[in-house]
Amino acid sequence: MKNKPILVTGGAGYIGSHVVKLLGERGETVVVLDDLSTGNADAVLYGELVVGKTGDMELVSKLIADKGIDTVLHFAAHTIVPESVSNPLKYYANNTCSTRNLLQACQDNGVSNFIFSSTAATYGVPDESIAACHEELPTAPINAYGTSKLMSEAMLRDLSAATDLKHVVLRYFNVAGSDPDGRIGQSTPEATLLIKVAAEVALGKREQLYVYGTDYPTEDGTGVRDYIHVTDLAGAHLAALDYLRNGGDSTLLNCGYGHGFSVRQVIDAVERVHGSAIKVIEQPRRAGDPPALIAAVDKIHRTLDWKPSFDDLDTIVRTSLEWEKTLQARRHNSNEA
Ligand SMILES: NC(=O)c1ccc[n+]([C@@H]2O[C@H](COP(=O)([O-])OP(=O)(O)OC[C@H]3O[C@@H](n4cnc5c(N)ncnc54)[C@H](O)[C@@H]3O)[C@@H](O)[C@H]2O)c1
Ligand SMILES: O=c1ccn([C@@H]2O[C@H](COP(=O)(O)OP(=O)(O)O[C@H]3O[C@H](CO)[C@H](O)[C@H](O)[C@H]3O)[C@@H](O)[C@H]2O)c(=O)[nH]1
Repeated sequence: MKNKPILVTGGAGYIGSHVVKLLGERGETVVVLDDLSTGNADAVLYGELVVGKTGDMELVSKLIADKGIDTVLHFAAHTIVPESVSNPLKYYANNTCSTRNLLQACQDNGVSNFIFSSTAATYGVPDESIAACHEELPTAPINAYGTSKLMSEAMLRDLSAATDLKHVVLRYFNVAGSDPDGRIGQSTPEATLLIKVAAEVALGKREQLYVYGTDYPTEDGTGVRDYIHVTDLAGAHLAALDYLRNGGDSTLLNCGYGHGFSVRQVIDAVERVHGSAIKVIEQPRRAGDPPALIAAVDKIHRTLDWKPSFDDLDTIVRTSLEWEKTLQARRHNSNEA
């Protein structure tokens, strides 16, 4: 029997578009709901794109009912941490209140499965003695972005306890890289994430890379993160979908590789893969950055049938650089036209 259609909110964005691609390649029927605030229509390689907002309960209810949707993958959100500090209500409105409306529409229309994009930012700044963040660690977000996501986790937990809805919360660590076929990638215009910024510096879109902090208690003094390739992360969503369809209980899982790289190691990889040095300027620490953030991954491996294929820093960096070249060529062509 054919599976019912899947609603993917935020499917025109960076991570959502990679998940839509894998779902489409597997023959799933996909409906993307995206307001295109940061996403791009041409990143939606499969399925139907509906332009609209997750907070629009009437639209979402009608969509779920008309299409016979029984599974929702919820990526739509604002994602820029510093902006969430300066404009917190924007984050609570879009990430928390809109998610509440989306969940109401799911409840009203008997949606069975829900997969939610959460973040390691829910852990805040873990104690330095903690080598890897387990899912049971107390949560302590230090910015409105992390809190807005944690509040959505709580709504989902409570709704699943009260109804037949089953969910998987995926707490992503640092997502990077792009589709190895080169068709989609991260297009955020004012990116702040390390590997994206480093790739832009390598290709001359920016002058230099600032290294935020060289006095951390890490091996080389710079911050350490668990970078996961976006295609592996996308694969974890398909595994979570299969888990729920096979009757799995609601659960919460870290998504990472379980080991990390420092800022200096990332810079070395960019220079190695690109073949030339990039200009680097050392800066003081950035407020709110933990020294190291590594995922404990035993639970995801125990729970899902998921095997990463791109657990290699040079591969992550290479696909990021290739995508940056594609964006550069597209900019060049549109300037010429
Ligand atoms: N990129 C990361 O490193 C990272 C890490 C942890 C968690 N996440 C989470 O993953 C999800 C996807 O992030 P991303 O990096 O792909 O960001 P993105 O900005 O590329 O994608 C978000 C998408 O959601 C859409 N959108 C935003 N608000 C909407 C709304 N109210 N209704 C409909 N569409 C809306 C945007 O247009 C965009 O296409 C987010 O929930 C984010 O919090 C991302
Ligand atoms: O230009 C830069 C950008 C980053 N960094 C450093 O690189 C590391 C990674 O920083 P990112 O900005 O790439 O990512 P964060 O770890 O700050 O945060 C990201 O990952 C988190 C989970 O770990 C959340 O999901 C959050 O949404 C997402 O922005 C940090 O040590 C940071 O100080 C620099 O030195 N220079």
